[in-house]
Amino acid sequence: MKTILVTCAIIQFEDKILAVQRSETMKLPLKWEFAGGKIESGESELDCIKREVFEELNIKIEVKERLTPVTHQYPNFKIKLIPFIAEYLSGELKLREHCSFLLADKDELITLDWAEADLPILKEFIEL
Ligand SMILES: Nc1nc2c([nH]c(=O)n2[C@H]2C[C@H](O)[C@@H](COP(=O)(O)OP(=O)(O)OP(=O)(O)O)O2)c(=O)[nH]1
Repeated sequence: MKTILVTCAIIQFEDKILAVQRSETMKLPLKWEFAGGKIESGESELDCIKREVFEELNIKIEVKERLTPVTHQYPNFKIKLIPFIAEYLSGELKLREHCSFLLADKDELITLDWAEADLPILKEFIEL
């Protein structure tokens, strides 16, 4: 089966981290994730994450660091999820696809019901 390449961003707003919840009509309904999405043909990872965050949340970010990619097999598809740490730069946050968001600290982040592919990413981030 084809592996879908997806970027995601752990976006820091001062001392809080942005988590977003997938809406009921998306795949993996109501799971929490980091904003991001599929890499388009010919697009760089960095262009992808900046584009997806702007499309989904209406904000600009500055990407700081790339963490370790995670390959995960869901029942019906397989993804390679490429995580970045980023900082909020500008814009008013608007949810264009997700049903809710949370600005949380690390302790609160781990209590959410995450998309499974995000769990190793969360662990790496929390241990930084
Ligand atoms: N954006 C994002 N996607 C994630 C994360 N973790 C995770 O398993 N995914 C999955 C959910 C989706 O199946 C895929 C990302 O695709 P997407 O957000 O562009 O699109 P989608 O599946 O909602 O859209 P579509 O296939 O219905 O067009 O990766 C994450 O932290 N962020």
